[in-house]
Amino acid sequence: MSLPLTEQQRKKIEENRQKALARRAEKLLAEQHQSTGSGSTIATNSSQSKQGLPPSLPREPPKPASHGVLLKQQNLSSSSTGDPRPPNPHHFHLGTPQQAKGSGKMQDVPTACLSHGPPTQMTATTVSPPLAQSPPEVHTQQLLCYQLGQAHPQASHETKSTLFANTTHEPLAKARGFQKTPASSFGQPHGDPGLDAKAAGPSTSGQNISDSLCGSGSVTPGAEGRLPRAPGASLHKAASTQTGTCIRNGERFQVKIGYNAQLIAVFKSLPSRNYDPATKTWNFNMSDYSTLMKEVQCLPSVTLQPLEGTEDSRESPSAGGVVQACLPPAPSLTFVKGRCTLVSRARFEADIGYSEHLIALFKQMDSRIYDIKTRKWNFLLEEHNKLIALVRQLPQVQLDPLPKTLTLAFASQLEKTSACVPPAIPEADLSGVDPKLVSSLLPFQRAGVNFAIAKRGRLLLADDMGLGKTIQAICIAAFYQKEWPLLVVVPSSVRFTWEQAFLRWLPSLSPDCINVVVTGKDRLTAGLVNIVSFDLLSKLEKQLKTPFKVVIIDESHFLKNVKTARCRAAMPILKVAKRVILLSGTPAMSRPAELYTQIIGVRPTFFPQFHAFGLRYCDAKRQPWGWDYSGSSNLGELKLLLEEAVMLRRLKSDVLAQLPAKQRKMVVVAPGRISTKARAALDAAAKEMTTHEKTKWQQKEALLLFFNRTAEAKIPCVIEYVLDLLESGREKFLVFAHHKVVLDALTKELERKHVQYIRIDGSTSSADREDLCQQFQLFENHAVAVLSITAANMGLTFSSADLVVFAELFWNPGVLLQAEDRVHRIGQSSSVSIHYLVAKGTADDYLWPMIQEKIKVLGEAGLSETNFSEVTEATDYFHKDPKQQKIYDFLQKSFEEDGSDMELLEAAESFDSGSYSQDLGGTLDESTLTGSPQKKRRFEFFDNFDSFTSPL
Ligand SMILES: Nc1ncnc2c1ncn2[C@@H]1O[C@H](COP(=O)(O)OP(=O)(O)OP(=O)(O)O)[C@@H](O)[C@H]1O
Repeated sequence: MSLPLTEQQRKKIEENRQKALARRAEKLLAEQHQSTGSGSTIATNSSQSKQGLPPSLPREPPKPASHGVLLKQQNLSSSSTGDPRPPNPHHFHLGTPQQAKGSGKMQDVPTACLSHGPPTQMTATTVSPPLAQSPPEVHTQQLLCYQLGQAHPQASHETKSTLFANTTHEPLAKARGFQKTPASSFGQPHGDPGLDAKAAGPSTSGQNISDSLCGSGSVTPGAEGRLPRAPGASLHKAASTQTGTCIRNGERFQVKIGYNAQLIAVFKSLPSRNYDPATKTWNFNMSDYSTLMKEVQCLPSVTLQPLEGTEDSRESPSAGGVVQACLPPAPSLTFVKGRCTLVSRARFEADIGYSEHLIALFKQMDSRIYDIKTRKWNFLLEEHNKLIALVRQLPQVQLDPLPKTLTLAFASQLEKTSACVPPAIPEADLSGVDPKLVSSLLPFQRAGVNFAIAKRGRLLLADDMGLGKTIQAICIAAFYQKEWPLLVVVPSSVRFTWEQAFLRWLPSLSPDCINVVVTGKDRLTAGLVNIVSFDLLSKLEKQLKTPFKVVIIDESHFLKNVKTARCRAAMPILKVAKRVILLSGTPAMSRPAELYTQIIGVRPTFFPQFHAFGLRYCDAKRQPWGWDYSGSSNLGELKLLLEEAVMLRRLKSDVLAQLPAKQRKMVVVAPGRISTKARAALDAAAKEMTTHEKTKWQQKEALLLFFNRTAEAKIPCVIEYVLDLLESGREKFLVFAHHKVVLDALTKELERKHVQYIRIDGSTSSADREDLCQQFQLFENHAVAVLSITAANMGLTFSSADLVVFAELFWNPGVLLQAEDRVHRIGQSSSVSIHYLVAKGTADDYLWPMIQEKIKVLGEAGLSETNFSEVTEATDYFHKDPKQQKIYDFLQKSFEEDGSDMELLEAAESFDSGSYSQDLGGTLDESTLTGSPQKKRRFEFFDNFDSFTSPL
């Protein structure tokens, strides 16, 4: 690879080349003068003009005849020698009315220079350069032509004007069209007396020749004298140079100028040169800028307007100043564009390309920091407004300020930035709230309540699942109890759990005050606390005459899609409510766009248009079909905004020390879902159990039937709950059930929904159990493990999950605890959540208190670390009417009398489930209650007797 030329060598070469060109030009000129008269030239030009040669640009300057002749001939010569470039460059201005008009102006150019001067002056005699840049390689003959064709002042002006009028370089065809643009389009006053006076200067032969050359009987009246010239400007220099502009584009700059061979030679000598065939312009790295400007100073035929704002633009009258003075002011163009983004609570960053002036301005900021990694400058928020105001004075820089939403959210930081992150939140006065509730709050929950009250009761509480969002929400709502009635919108599967939570945490609240909306016929405002599902809300919202002032939305990400009926129903309610408490452990499951409705639910004034939000945070992209908002951008800033003004989120890992190892929760599943037939069957089974005439054995059969009917009745609620969990973004969890019919229904539904799951029940071989367990542990896409309580309660590790759902209860709490420990074991770093689904009006009514009781005993004996009754809602969840008490007593006696579960399970063995109806919620088949032959088909009933009695 050859070494690049030194600057001196390049200069020398260029000088020699210029000298040679000048000599040849002089020679040609002399020959022309000798051989051709001006009259013939005129004729030639006129005729060519009429023959459709490219017309000239507007306000084309006059050309001395001799040079016009010369150029014309050179052009023809170029064309005939196969010049690949369009033959127009020197034809633009030939024979056009405007040339004729402007002809008088050339008198300013010294005659001597025009015809016989040194190269510099010779160039002044010629034509406007082409607008399109020529390809890099140029023939020598062409070089001469172009050399001669440079630097007419008006030509320069045309070039300049065209460039500004068209930010992308216009090709010839456009330039032709452009010539029709009236001179006034550049903002030049018509008939400027000063200009006219200048134009009326001493006449020269050049003028005459030019007049006749341009032939103009078709002069546009009033166009004369429009050539803009600053009084006192050196017309000599202006007349002899070709002017171009440098345009900054990030780290590079582009040169817009007509063709000039010398300049191209300079361009080619710059290491960072790049020729863009699309725009037909050259561009360079900023590192070559000063070299180029220096080189251009040495080219008498070229003037380059320096980049706006650079030193040369102010200090170099010889280079740009003169021509600039002659030209109309350039329209303000934005060459460097960027925006401010927030990088912390205290600082913002200027995300923008390079600009010397901007950097000079940045350096004036007291709080400036240059981040070497990101190569960006950042500043304290209190300097934001000052910086923006200063940047606005730089015409070639556009730095967008932080969006209004951010300046509102961080208003105090913009005024006076505080390094304190975040500011201390005052302790709320909770003296008006039930002491039981207040005293139960864990420290981080108390902090959550303080945060909410500091935000005037409008927030998105996005704590990780199981951290007790319910207790916090109830406490926040209770703080504003004077503004009740309260509306609580929840997934339908947890309506009754919420009712229980209110009863548990606000004992002062009468149960009658709680209205759980169950059907579309119910009233939405019947209670002081009104609990409604999302779906029913959309049916009942029209009932609302007076808006709710306090609203809780559980699982608020259910509102993520603005087009859904639930969202359309909820959003207007949130807009008018005074307090809005949104709860979600997973506010956005896949993309920031999902957060939008929740953000404006809390702060309706934030990002009034989704599009603005989408552009900033969703990497919005225009597609043929519309805008795509599925991406993400500026997430750091979005997080800061949310944390400042909208959301509070703590992860389990943040507060692990405050959490029990297991968080148990009783979920009261919708009893409304149990069909009338199923209820009748359950009642019949319950009755059967307590009929004294029955033998003990028959009673136990009735008991098993009761459990079975319970299982069937719960199926729809269980499925609904599991699907809600999936919709809420729970990624991995276990569902334990006992009856085959429940396990089957669950897996069938998961298949229907294309949810990946594993299933382990009594029919799963030992080898398969291990495999399936490993699959669940290792593969992310296995979302649910459907497990039989008795087949999978031991010997397996599912520590990749931290949530266990018991779809059914089992009378032996020891089995339940073992099942819980499938996730709560070595390898589990999180606190685990256990949800027990309990259905009112079923065997659960008896099983649940019985389990609580038993665990309490185990706890007292040091055999269980937790006491169910202390950690779950509805500690008194138990129907105490005498009939139910009888059933409870019977159950307890059955289990305790027997001393172990074995006898009961034997009873199950003896139960003939062959005739058992698989029709969910169907009527009880009385035949199942009688004459049951022993030891038949036990697996139909209890999924997995073997593993329970003989654990692996
Ligand atoms: N301070 C507390 N004292 C006693 N029990 C608590 C406390 N906080 C939470 N719990 C219990 O922890 C369990 C989980 O609480 P909760 O259901 O409110 O969590 P969550 O954050 O809403 O979880 P998810 O997002 O899964 O719904 C419940 O049984 C609840 O009663």
